[in-house]
Amino acid sequence: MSIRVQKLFEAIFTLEDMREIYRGSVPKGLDKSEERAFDEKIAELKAIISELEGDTGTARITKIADSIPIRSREEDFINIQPIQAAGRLTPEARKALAAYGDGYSTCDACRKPFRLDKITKPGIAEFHADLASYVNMDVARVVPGARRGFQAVAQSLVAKGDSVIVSALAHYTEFLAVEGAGGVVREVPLNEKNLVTPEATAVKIEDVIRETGKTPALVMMDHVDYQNANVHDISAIAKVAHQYDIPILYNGAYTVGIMPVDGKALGVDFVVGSGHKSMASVAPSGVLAVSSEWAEKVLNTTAMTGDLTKRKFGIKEVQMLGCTLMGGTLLSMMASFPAVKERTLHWDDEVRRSNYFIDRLLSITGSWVVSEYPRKHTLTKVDTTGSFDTVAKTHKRRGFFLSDELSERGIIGEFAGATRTWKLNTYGLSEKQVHYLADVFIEIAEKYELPIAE
Ligand SMILES: Cc1ncc(COP(=O)(O)O)c(C=O)c1O
Repeated sequence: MSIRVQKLFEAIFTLEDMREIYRGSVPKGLDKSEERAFDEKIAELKAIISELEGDTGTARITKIADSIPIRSREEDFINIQPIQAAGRLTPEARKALAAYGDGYSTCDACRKPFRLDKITKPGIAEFHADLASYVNMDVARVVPGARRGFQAVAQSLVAKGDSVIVSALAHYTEFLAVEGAGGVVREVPLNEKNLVTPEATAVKIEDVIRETGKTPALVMMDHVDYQNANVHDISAIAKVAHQYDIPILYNGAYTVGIMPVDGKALGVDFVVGSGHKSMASVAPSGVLAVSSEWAEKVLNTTAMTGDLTKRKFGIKEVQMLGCTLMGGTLLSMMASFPAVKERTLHWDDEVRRSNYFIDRLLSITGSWVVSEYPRKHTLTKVDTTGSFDTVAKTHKRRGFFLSDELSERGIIGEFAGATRTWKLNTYGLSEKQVHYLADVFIEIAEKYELPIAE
């Protein structure tokens, strides 16, 4: 089924909507095969509608949900969407999601001491230990997204008015986590290569101390930034932070789950990862791993007592609000974890394929790479203003022409119409797919007679 028809049906959620479509005529702008697909679907829907007459609401919704086609983007297309690549679910995660979709299904066998990371059936406790060792830290907790990891650390370490050192390319969620704790971010400027250096970090810390009379409470640093996906020297930056006795949080949203991360070797105090960005897991999910030195402070258990009832909830951790991921999110993480661990071992191949593609793109005169080059990551910012965008100027589809040409050849994921300076990600593509992807760009360049270097 074509994307347009699929999109149309994905938009169907109520019986009333279906009735509208059933009554209405075939939408405009479909080609013959799409019209046929539309008619077939309408026939299916008609059958469902007649079967549903008199059903209860729940049964109706379930059946309607059944009638919605499964999204088959990765099966049918090469998807170069920049931020989704490493978050796509494994088949195991899809199964786990179906089996554990009920929110509290994780709690079926929750026994004393009544906390998520202590549950042994399914093996959630073991998974927590595995997660900690995967990033070589002492303790780990699952969290609803990397941002909640930032938040837990900021709330524990940052007091009102405290400064927190971040990169000039820090993700906005780091800003919000600091703001929520009452702190103030101070950004380390980038060098001419768009990198954060240990020297610039030291200068910023000195500036803050001079201006405020107080040492910053925390350094938060992205190993791979979201803008250019450049790789910053975290271990050198961690050394600087520790020279000033400042703990450092490693933001591994673009690393944990795709490349080896060794928190102890990097010398960081906290490692944060994103499940839905890089660990083939359902959103919102992520991991916060902590060194034993900080575990007690960040994972403190509640001391609160009810004033009337004197109730206590002893083992519940304050920053985790007791328990975090339940049901499908956590189980999807667990189900993908063996594949995630295995794929981490092949990061070098991913980077090699990324460079193969970028080299071929660069052979189209006027294209260049905004990110550091050669690439050390699969996410890359490219600039095709001087190549493909020269065609857009005169093409009747203007800036959309490149997306049209790509999707005709089975490539999707770029933001249609926004392909001057843009990001793409080759993560997870096979050797054959990356070769095909590069061939497609060359083929389009040839079609429009753009100069290509040998
Ligand atoms: C560098 C970086 N850090 C953190 C985040 C937030 O991650 P999450 O969505 O898991 O909270 C993102 C997500 O876009 C990101 O790109």
